[in-house]
Amino acid sequence: IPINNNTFLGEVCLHACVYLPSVTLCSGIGLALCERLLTEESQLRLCLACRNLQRAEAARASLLTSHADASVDLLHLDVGSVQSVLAAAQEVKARYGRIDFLYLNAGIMPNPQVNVKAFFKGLFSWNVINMFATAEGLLTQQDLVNSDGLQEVFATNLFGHFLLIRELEPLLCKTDHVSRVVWTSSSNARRSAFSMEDMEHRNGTEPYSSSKYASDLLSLALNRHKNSQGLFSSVICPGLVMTNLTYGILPSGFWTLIMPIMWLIRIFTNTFTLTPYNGAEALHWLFLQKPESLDPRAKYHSLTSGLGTNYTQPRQMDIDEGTSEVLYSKLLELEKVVRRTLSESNADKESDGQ
Ligand SMILES: NC(=O)C1=CN([C@@H]2O[C@H](COP(=O)(O)OP(=O)(O)OC[C@H]3O[C@@H](n4cnc5c(N)ncnc54)[C@H](OP(=O)(O)O)[C@@H]3O)[C@@H](O)[C@H]2O)C=CC1
Ligand SMILES: CC(C)CCC[C@@H](C)[C@H]1CC[C@H]2C3=C(CC[C@]12C)[C@@]1(C)CCC(=O)C[C@@H]1CC3
Repeated sequence: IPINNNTFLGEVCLHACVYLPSVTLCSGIGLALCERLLTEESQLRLCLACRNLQRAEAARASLLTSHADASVDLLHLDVGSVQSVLAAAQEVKARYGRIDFLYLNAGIMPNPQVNVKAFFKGLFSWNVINMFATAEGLLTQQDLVNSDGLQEVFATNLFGHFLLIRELEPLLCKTDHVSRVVWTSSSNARRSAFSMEDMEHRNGTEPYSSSKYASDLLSLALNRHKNSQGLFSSVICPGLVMTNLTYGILPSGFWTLIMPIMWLIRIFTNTFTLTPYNGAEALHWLFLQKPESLDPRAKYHSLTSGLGTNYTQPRQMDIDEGTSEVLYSKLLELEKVVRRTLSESNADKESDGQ
């Protein structure tokens, strides 16, 4: 499907709601991206990979309302579960011959707590704009261990996506075809929240920031290892967007009440994109770019000016090759461990059943 002179697209799969053929889009930024992509090119083949098929059906129905002829497939995927990722990848390999775009959108921030004292302190400091843009020092979360024995935030925001890419390599790494993966990172990603000795963030209180910083590192490593095989990775930040994720931080009624203040803050920080449509700006922009023209060290930010104009701006990430390489090796090691554990537990189940 020729999109413009530079872009040629066949299939798009969204994870937790627009992948190509990867990742998550039942609501929020993912669903807004699907809408925008179909408006751009109605002939795309989208695959929405979602953990909740009822919500996925609703997302599909809403897309078909505005784009009646669109081709929208659904795939069950819980990116936080190793078994589900492996099964979903098998299904993708059976269904599709190639993947053009894999949007890695799924993300969680469980049990967020706002540090009210730090907020008021920051409000009267020179750092106030940075505080609103990055939430530095404002947010903590309580994480749990999942059924694979992994920290839930790490498993969902990073490792599940990594495993999916690994499983889909036959479709993503084709020498005669360029494929793209796009990570939805955050301005909240911070080097100081991440520790290589504790990459799952078992011991800290900022697993979200840690997982997003790890995705920035991993994208750099993927480019180094996979560009020669036709796979290109990019990172975006959608800005602060009103979605289920932010409604988990403060109640939606409160956000509605302070909306005029948020619009006012937007005059000082263009990172308050606020709507899923605006937040999807950089994801949509990347869709139209040639991968060779992109900077592997840049995070592409969706920004909205005080007057409501959307644009995308690259900003250098605080990452280095050495650290990204170490993380990549550690993820490959962990992959071996989880695969071994899973096959042992499947063998146990089989022998119990006999
Ligand atoms: N909102 C914001 O201000 C910002 C958001 N982001 C990032 O943007 C991305 C999208 O978030 P946003 O749209 O805001 O929030 P939403 O909560 O609306 O969307 C998150 C999506 O991820 C899906 N998801 C979560 N866990 C899993 C899982 N285990 N398996 C499959 N899908 C899963 C959710 O599915 P379900 O519908 O089933 O819950 C949902 O569709 C996230 O990665 C988030 O970290 C980054 C910066 C700012
Ligand atoms: C009166 C209000 C303007 C007070 C709002 C204060 C905070 C709740 C918010 C200020 C900066 C926000 C922010 C996020 C969440 C809400 C804030 C902390 C994110 C962490 C949400 C998820 C991300 O990935 C990045 C966001 C950065 C900014």
